[in-house]
Amino acid sequence: MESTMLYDISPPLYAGMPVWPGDTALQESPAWQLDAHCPVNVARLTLSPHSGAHADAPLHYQADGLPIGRVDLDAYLGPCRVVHCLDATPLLTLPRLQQALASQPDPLPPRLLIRCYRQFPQQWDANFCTMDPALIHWLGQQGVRLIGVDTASLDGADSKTLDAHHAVAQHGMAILENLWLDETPPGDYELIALPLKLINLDASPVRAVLRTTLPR
Ligand SMILES: Nc1ccccc1C(=O)C[C@H](N)C(=O)O
Ligand SMILES: [Zn+2]
Ligand SMILES: [Zn+2]
Repeated sequence: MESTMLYDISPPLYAGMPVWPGDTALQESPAWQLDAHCPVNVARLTLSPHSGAHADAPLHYQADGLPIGRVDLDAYLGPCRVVHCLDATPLLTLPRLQQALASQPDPLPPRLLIRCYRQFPQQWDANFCTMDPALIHWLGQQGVRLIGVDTASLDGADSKTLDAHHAVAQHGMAILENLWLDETPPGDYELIALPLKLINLDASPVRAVLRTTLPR
């Protein structure tokens, strides 16, 4: 009988949490309040779809791209590898990623999560590590179908060309951003990180978790 261990790789969502400059700050307010006349508490939530751990839709970086509610779900569920590439800011290059992967067995699973932060930031960090498009192209050629990062974006905060996102689009890969990987060792897991069926939007929050099977 095998037991499984669950890693929650989703940062907390709360009013006042850091968000991308100029984007919608997360707001919580009571829509209904439990009292003598109302049997329940029901909140009202306003947030950017890029809040916390989230999946980008192709629509986010392609005018004719699919919205998140219409993408195939199989990229967001299944065998996955976590790799640590710490202190690589401002750019994670392909040789640095390959060096980090060298200690892990072939073949590369179809999903790769990259940890860049030693500690996930508690405030907005404009200088997060970005992904070299050459790395995205190599992963696409290896058959990787999803790339996840613990940073706010694959491209820099001031990028106007979104070269890493467009490299992802060329390979039809899926994207997860703002993952919380501080306590996740490098290795192979099962990823579960399904986007909501937001039929028209450019991204969706996900509750991202990793599951590993431990021999009893
Ligand atoms: N909230 C935003 C508002 C405007 C521009 C970018 C963002 C982002 O969050 C970056 C996004 N996560 C990305 O996919 O690169
Ligand atoms: Zn995003
Ligand atoms: Zn993105």
